[in-house]
Amino acid sequence: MPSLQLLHLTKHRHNILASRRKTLLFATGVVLVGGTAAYLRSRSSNEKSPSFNHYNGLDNNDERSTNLATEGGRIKKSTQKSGGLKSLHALAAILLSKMGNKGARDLLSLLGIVVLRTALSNRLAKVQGFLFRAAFLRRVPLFLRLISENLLLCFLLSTLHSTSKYVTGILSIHFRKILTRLIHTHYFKNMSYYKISHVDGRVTNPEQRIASDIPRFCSELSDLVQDDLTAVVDGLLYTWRLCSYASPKYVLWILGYVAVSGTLIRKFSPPFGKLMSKEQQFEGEYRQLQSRLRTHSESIAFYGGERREEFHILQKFNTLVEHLKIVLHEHWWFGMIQDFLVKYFGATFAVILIIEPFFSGHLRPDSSTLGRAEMLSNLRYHTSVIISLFQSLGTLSISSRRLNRLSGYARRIHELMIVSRELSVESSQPATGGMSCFSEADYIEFKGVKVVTPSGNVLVDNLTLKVKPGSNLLITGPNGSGKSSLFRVLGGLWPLISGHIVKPGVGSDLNKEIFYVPQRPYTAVGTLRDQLIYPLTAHQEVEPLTRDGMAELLKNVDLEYLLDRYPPEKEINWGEELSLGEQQRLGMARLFYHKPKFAILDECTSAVTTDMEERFCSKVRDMGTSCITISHRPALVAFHDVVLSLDGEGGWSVHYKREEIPEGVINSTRPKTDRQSDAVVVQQAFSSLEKASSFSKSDAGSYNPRVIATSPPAESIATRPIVPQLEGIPRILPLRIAALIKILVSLS
Ligand SMILES: Nc1ncnc2c1ncn2[C@@H]1O[C@H](COP(=O)(O)OP(=O)(O)OP(=O)(O)O)[C@@H](O)[C@H]1O
Repeated sequence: MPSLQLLHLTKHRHNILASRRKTLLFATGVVLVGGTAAYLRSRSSNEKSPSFNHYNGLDNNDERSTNLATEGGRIKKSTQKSGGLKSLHALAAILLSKMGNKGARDLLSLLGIVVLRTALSNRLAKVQGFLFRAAFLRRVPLFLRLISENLLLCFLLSTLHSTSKYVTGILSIHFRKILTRLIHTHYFKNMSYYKISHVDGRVTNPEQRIASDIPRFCSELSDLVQDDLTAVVDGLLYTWRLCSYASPKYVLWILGYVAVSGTLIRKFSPPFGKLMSKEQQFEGEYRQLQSRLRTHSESIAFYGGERREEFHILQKFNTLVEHLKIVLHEHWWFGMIQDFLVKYFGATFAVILIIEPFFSGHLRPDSSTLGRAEMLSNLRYHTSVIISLFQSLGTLSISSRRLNRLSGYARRIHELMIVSRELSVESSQPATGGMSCFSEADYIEFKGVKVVTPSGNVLVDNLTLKVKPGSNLLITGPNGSGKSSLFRVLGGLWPLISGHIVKPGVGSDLNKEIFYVPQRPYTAVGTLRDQLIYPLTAHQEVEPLTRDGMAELLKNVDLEYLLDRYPPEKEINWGEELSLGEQQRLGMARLFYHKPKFAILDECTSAVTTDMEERFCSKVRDMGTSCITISHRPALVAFHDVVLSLDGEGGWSVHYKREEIPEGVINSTRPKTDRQSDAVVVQQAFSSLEKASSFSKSDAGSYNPRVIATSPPAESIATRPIVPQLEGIPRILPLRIAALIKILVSLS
């Protein structure tokens, strides 16, 4: 009966085993089919996915050109990979050359820690082998001594592990400092930060690249350096150990296995670098929309535009999420192959290599107790050596995948570096070549200057005009006619396509001689004093601005009350606390602090009262500063000697006030367009209602010089009481009212 039961049980176990094997086979089949399907799907989605095709900037061009050929996909992949690797190579060279003593010390410390850690790990493996032997032989004192050594080694290893992480972190920060400073050097030079986003267009989200890509790149790079250093040191030590106590054939087997699996992994590896680069781009775009919402939250709230904004932000978020899903999917199927080859199949292979010398090699034990105990000890140590060697060679073999991922960041960072370096180089030649485009004098002069937008529209053509110190220029023209753009070219923000510009302070900061007060007021975060001395910092001031000095400056623009309202040393977000008009006044007060030779007032008084505007113009003149004013307000004609009118299509005309009026210079002979008609309306608004007896030759110009000639001298306006409208100015006021009515009629 017992034998029958045994038979029955054996049969039962066979059945169970057979059914388990079937289940296992079935599960393997499902996983294989599922994995293959996932792989094929991911390949086809890579080819079809629209999100893969809206790379902008440099990548777009690459893609468009390479997609043409049937072999395009392969060529593209290799071009992108090599492009990313080139960038990685360039960044690594920069880091190495700029690492200095500190970086070299960190690297050497890391190497020292890694060597020590490997030596201690090796010792720990041996001690654990001895522990097995002592336990098998029941040698308690030896066992206790080995346990103590084991504990000590574990403590040292954990300390070293933590220290190596710390040094890696320090190295990462050091790399970050190098790259950030290098980019900043070019980014803040020659207004590259402006040109990148407003003129050039090759690089999107520079802030994302500086604030997010660089730290990630540095952190992953220093981790890679640490891991690969460890792998190399482990690999060398364990190869030597294995060769010394066993045979080199085990090393060759492991190398062979790792080489084959590494090649397979590389073959299947998705373009992780490209995916990473794109992920960062989408992250940047999404973050930019969020910060845009915060910046314009008040306007959006007034419009009630939150649905529209939410929709827009969600659209970007969904694009990002879709991309993240693709990335996750790629990681999933690839992880499956990689884990199988590196971990599980590798472990099975390792087990064969671990056991083999104990069956057939010279580690085969004899049958004595001591022999068995030795075998246990050797087995433990040999296992550790084989596993460590597998791990280290495995780590080295997947380095290419990590490098591939790193190259995604490297490509974005390097691109920004190249573009900002290019833009930071100050060109002394016009874009079309020819003579030097800027020269220095104590006046401003445009000679045959052409103003062209970054998208290629000609706004002003062949402008020739001189503004002497002491004279004041008013610039008029319809919206978008290029008034501000003229000063973008003067300030070097936009390139000078052709012509020559003479200005004071060439090669120095624009604001020293020519101070620009923009239409959109800018308030830096800081104290009230910081606002007044901007862009200087406290330690750049020649003479520190006192409280009385501040009061005087603020009095010029009726803002003295700010001194009572805000403690002098308190940092305020002025952009959020002050009204638009107050911010504009604060910007105007800065001008009185800097006392430049020329002040460019770009509709900087559009949000302040007319009275304030006129007092401001008068005070600036009294200070000895020449005003170049961009304005739509005809009342300001009184403060200027020359008026430049632009039509936005290249045409322009100049009118002088008190000198003998020369023939107007008009360079446009084209038929009148809607935009030029618009320009005429604006010019007429600045002139009287009478038909212009302009000196202009052009049909675009119709300025009435008599209006300028008969406008009251600025001094008389400056001395007027605070409510100038109530003060009768017999001739000019009706003209002004008429001009204003005309503007309103033309705008309605
Ligand atoms: N970064 C840019 N890229 C392309 N076009 C631009 C850029 N900046 C400005 N422009 C275009 O240049 C033209 C002139 O702009 P500008 O700011 O000089 O006008 P403006 O005469 O000062 O107008 P407004 O009276 O409204 O202030 C506009 O049509 C504008 O769209």
